[in-house]
Amino acid sequence: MPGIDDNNDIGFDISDDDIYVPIAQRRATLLGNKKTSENDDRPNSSLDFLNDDSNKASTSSKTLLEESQVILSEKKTQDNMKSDIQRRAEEDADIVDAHTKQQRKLIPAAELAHGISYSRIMETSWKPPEYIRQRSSEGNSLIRRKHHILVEGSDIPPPCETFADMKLPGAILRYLKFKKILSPTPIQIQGISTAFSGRDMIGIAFTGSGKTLSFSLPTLMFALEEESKLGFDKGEGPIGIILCPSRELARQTHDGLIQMSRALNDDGYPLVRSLLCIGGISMQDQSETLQNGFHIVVATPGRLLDMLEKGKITLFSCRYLCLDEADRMIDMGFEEDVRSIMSFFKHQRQTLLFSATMPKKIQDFARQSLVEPILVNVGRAGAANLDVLQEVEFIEPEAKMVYLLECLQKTPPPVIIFSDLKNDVDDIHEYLLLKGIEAVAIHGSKSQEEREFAIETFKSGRKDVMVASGVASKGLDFNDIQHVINFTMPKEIEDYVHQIGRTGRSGKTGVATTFVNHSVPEQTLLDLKYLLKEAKQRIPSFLHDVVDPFDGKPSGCPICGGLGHSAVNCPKLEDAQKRKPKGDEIGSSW
Ligand SMILES: Nc1ncnc2c1ncn2[C@@H]1O[C@H](COP(=O)(O)OP(=O)(O)OP(=O)(O)O)[C@@H](O)[C@H]1O
Repeated sequence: MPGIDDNNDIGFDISDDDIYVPIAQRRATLLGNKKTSENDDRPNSSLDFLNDDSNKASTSSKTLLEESQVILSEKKTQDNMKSDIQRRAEEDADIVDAHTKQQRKLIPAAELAHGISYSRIMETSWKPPEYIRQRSSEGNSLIRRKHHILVEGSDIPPPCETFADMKLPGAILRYLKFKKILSPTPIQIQGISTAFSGRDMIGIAFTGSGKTLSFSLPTLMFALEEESKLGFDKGEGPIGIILCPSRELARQTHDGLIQMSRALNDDGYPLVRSLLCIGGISMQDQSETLQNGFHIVVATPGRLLDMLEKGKITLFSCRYLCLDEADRMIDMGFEEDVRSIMSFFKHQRQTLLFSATMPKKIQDFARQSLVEPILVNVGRAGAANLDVLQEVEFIEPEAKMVYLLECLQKTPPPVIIFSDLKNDVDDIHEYLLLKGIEAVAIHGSKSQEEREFAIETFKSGRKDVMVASGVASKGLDFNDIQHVINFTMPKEIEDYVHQIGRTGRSGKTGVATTFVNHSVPEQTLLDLKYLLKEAKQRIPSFLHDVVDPFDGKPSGCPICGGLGHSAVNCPKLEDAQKRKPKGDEIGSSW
């Protein structure tokens, strides 16, 4: 049993492998033995899941009878000593285990079948400036602490606090300046140098914190380097793949890449071509890119897999894989597709994985498919963006529509209104149009053209309000949203965090108003209460009365990161069990 010797403070010479020690205690002991990072003073380490070794117990000199008596009395004492928290941790661990066993691992079948495992770190020509290379590890730690960046892993590249230190071409620096992106956000400070150094990475940061640039900029620069060395011909490529959970998110990332690539091209660099590969658009539209060869594919998993299977895209030269919103991708049932896509790789790749939470499945993936990854974590996985002022109001269902109008006065446009129900989205949209408000609506039953029209007119400022179903908005980056109104409180707190995260982006502040009433489950209210508390927001009086089984000390759900429940009653798990994996893209699942 792992670590039992170190944990035996009762004085017996206990050595039997079957001695019962609560899981929470075992985990704590194991974690205590495996601190590898510079955050060693912290109580536990998220990357410890990457180590599977167990300490072996020592041999015993007692008779079997003596041992069994010791074991029994020990077990009894331990059982009595088990606190509620330990019991809950055990339950959670069992549930997470069972949940994971039901699902297949997210590693490519071909690599599994051929026993391929990569151990080399990818080599790159990038080096930080000399003064940064000379910086002591204490100096690096100090900078990380200043930006609240937690890192784990070995030989962690130094943080770069300016874009110039990242040695980006002048054209990119000017482009970023033009976009008012003047200094890197914390995830970029550590994430970009990590990616440039060729290291596999798991990036965790709150909504709107600039994750997209952390993987798209390195992918673009790697592609540029390859193109400069050896131009890409017809039918060649891609060098890198960016996988996104939704069409809209893919389109947005693709647009960003194109803009940066044009800025480089205008400055005399070769053109880096990017292909958008999503459902609902015809590849004919991109025939020129397809014909000329392309360096980067930004795709949703279903569509890319289809293209790979038909042989329209090959991965002979592909060396970079970015998984944006990996947890969402798995939630949406794309893991099978992602695994199949990875089977098409012919070489070792560098993998950059971004996720808001770290469910077991992603931990398994990181352990099996990433090579000595570096974890870059800014804030608790699943925490809300602190730049959002969160207001929660108790509104009876019949009063919601009228109150909505009042609520719209809180800030100038643009405003997003969310509801989980498509009917609500349509009703609200209709009501706002009747009241003369320039509004658009977006949900899964709308056609691709309707969705694109809604996004385009809202983004360009021609419409003031967008009414949307939750899933429609995931990861979308609209400029300067002033106010997010949750007409219904999402059942899963993660969705709430994503929805309010549409405002308060790029360091600006925003407001989020959420309507709750008796129809919201107590558990969701408790999740909400803890989230507000964590973000130091005002907690309305009706939330004070919610029954709290954790007595103010939540341990956090290991599945979704919600603070107001454990795995036993995780709504996300419940939902996952109800749902079957989806075959195609987001359009079918909204
Ligand atoms: N360093 C920066 N300074 C200012 N603005 C930035 C910076 N980096 C990115 N941005 C802008 O911030 C916005 C949010 O960035 P991005 O979409 O990458 O966030 P995200 O972390 O991916 O959010 P989400 O998880 O919600 O998708 C974008 O408009 C982007 O242009």
